[in-house]
Amino acid sequence: MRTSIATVCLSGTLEEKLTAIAAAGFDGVEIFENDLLASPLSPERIRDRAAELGLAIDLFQPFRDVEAVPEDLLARTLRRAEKKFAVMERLGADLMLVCSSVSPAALDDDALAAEQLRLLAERAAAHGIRIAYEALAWGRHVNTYDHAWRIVRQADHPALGICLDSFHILSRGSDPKGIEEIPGEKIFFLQLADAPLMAMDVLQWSRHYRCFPGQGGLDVAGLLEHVLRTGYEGPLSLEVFNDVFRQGDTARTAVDALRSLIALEEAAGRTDLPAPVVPTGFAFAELASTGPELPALLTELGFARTGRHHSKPVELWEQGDARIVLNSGLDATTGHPEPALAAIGLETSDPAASAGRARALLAPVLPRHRAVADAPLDAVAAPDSTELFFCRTEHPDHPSWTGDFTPRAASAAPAGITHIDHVALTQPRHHFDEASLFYRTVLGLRPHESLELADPYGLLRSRAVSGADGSVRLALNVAQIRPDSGPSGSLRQHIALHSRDIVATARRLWELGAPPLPIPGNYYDDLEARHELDPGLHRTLRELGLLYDQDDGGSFLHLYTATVGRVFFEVVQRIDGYQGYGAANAPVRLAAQHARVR
Ligand SMILES: O=C(O)c1ccc(O)c(O)c1
Ligand SMILES: [Mg+2]
Repeated sequence: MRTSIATVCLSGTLEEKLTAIAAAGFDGVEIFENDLLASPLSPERIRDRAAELGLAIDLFQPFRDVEAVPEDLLARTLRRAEKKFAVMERLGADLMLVCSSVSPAALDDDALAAEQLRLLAERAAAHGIRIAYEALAWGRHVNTYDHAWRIVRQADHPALGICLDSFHILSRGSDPKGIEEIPGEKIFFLQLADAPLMAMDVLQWSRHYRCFPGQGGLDVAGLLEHVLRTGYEGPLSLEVFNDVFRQGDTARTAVDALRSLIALEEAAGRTDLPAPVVPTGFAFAELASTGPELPALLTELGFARTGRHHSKPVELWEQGDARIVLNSGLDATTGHPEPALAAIGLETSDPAASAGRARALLAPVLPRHRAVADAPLDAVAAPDSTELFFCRTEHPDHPSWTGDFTPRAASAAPAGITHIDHVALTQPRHHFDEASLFYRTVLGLRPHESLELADPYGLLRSRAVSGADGSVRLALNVAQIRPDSGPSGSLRQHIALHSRDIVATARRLWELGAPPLPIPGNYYDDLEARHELDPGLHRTLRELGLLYDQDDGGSFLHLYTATVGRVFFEVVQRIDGYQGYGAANAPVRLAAQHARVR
């Protein structure tokens, strides 16, 4: 289907917005009037620029406070409309959005509303323009789509139709099934927006928190299916008012926006994308590493240096199925000034298909051979710019990245680590919504609840995404904390390693003189109040500095190492199918990490 986007969704000048919208690959735009008013370009220049970029101007909006005014105000409204029709002719736009009146002057009179909209449509038609009438969720008298449709039907003019906006319909809890009663040709335009579920005034919710479909909690895909059943053939257009996107990188937001529409079309059965190939595990985590700290930390954690890359300054460290790649050649080329997570290898059954899906969803595909290994690896850049490699480790049907490492005799005393449990990535402030959409659509991972965790100097927002069986789990974090609150405070990333016996792992760390992050005694007093733990277990937790959590089925023990550069390790033990990440303990852990660097 044709794709379109309202200029209000993006940051920047009108010129910057049009350029980004075209570059992302949209077919058209809705010109938001404010963007036009603030632009130094004449309507003719804007029309030419859009044409040069291959963009149709699908709609001009909004025209406000039209219907059901007392007779003496009608002449002024029509005069105002004529001025805007003239601008639209210069722009080459032939569809005007009229949103339902919020004016105290508007009367609660459907027959009058229909009569005046009919008059407006007649005037518009004389200019070859059509009117799409939209019910704002906070309209004074008209605030539901079915009410707007009754008025449009009553007005009965070929140049008057309805504009459906998923936010206005779903935010009020209207049943979208009724859309199917509207003939498709009377739906002149469809605007799509999602929003996180929040209990707040609907106007504030709409103006500040809308997001692209799939990023919030509204069933936009379900609504689209009802619309498509009417035979609607117009564009799918995004209209999002969002405080974060207003400040974001224009080109990047435009790509994020189009990705949301591609995924929405897929959900509605309107496109054939390559199916997601859900990763089945972590092949490796690659850290940019200079200096002795990370090798020392890995040794303490029981890892063995098992391989050396045959041509690059890269080492493979292993324990059980956990593989860590230390790359000391990255700082010069990619500008990692300190130890940081550079890449994640994801195990998939078909790396080429994973990459094909990623490409179809506009993920930035990285050139091959930038990999740690020389084996051909397909890779894409995640929203936080971590490189994601699609791997098939040591299967006869595919070259394995491990083949590029020369094995070394390993001599380490393992500490019970079995595999990488999860990896926590730091999202740039403005890319949190983009990140969860990216992982859901590109990799087929399921987003979990979005959490806000208290940090002594701010707030950590965190959202996990995981495969259905939990074999791949990523925590997407944004730290909104005071920048001077410690080194890399807002940029920390971590790798969580699963231990089959975390008590033994913790004792070993103590014996090696590398004890876990110190946890205050107050935490253990509270733990005793919250849970009826076995006294022996409680004593052990306190003694070793282990954190504890429970969910419906199971329990969770975890500990944290020191931070090196931007990176630290967590060791976790999941017992009886515990599914979470110990979020209840995050505030204590974050405070302890600040205390440790002071
Ligand atoms: O917030 C508004 O005023 C507004 C304007 C035009 C729209 O299409 C809309 O959905 C909301
Ligand atoms: Mg709208």
